[in-house]
Amino acid sequence: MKILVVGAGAVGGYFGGRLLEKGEDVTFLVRESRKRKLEENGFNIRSVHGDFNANPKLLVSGEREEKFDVAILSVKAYQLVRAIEDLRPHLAEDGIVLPLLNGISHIDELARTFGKERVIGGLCLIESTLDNDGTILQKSPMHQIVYGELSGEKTERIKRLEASFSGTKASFELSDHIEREMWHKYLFITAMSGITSLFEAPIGPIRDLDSGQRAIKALLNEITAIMQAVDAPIREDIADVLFERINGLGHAMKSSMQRDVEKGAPTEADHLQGYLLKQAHAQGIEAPLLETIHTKLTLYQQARIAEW
Ligand SMILES: NC(=O)C1=CN([C@@H]2O[C@H](COP(=O)(O)OP(=O)(O)OC[C@H]3O[C@@H](n4cnc5c(N)ncnc54)[C@H](OP(=O)(O)O)[C@@H]3O)[C@@H](O)[C@H]2O)C=CC1
Ligand SMILES: CC(C)(CO)C(=O)C(=O)O
Repeated sequence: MKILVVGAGAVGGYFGGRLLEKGEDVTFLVRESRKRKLEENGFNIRSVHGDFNANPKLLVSGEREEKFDVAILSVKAYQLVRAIEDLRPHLAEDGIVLPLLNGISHIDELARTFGKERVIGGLCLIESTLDNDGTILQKSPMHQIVYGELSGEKTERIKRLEASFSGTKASFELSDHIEREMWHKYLFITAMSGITSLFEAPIGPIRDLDSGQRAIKALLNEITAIMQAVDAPIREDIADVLFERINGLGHAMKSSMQRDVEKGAPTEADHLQGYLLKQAHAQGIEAPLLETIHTKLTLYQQARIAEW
């Protein structure tokens, strides 16, 4: 399959690089500034699973007529509108989009442009970032993509994708209930990024405090109630399961949103916390902790825009 990775950033660069390393036909859709950096410094992954350096095929949208069978979408949520426009001319008529963004509302946005039948579900579990040279840094054991048809079916095209993904150094897991898994990841990351951004600390020191434990639990319960009110396909005991998972995370673990705030970069707060708050308001549900977190992140965003 001809694979186009949209966004050679921390996530797309890592997983696209691993597919390239295995010998798959991978091209990265990039913008001019990332292209320049990759041409100057090369494409480099530094990882606990082994480094990888390459000279991958790069494509800037529209510069040549080339179509792809699968687009792995790995941009930030606030870059989605432009990325969709840039991808549009390069997706084959029967091509599929596999998004790896955190959150859920991008699925509807993608379906509006490409049609629901061309969108499959996906998520990733990884802690990666770019350094100043644009090198992809991946520092902890997890490096997994979970993907599947939103219907859960094992279609011919998903079997083809499975064949392309198999034998890669990173883990690619085919799921027959990807929609539920995406909601669970959404719940996890909204709580994890929310609580670490609120307290400006890694997860360990927060959960060492009784009050930190109570805050994590309260936030998980608020988000779960909103998801249940919109009939999200989540497990009944998911808040307890995720509370245990958060308690088992590495003491120093941070969320990518928190790292973005530390860098003074924009965040995905509207896509994650903001979207859920809109649902809460529409359903008449109170979510004071989630609202406090979103307010803090909105103020942060306004301050950084004002500084520019
Ligand atoms: N990093 C992590 O550890 C994890 C991230 N995620 C999620 O994955 C998603 C991606 O995050 P992450 O990889 O960290 O983000 P990055 O900012 O590292 O990467 C995004 C990349 O997309 C590129 N891009 C943006 N718009 C376009 C476009 N129109 N055409 C081509 N390239 C484009 C950016 O390039 P440019 O230089 O041009 O801006 C950038 O390189 C997010 O939703 C995040 O929440 C999920 C799990 C873990
Ligand atoms: C918590 C983590 C690292 C898990 O993949 C994540 O999704 C993120 O920070 O965006």
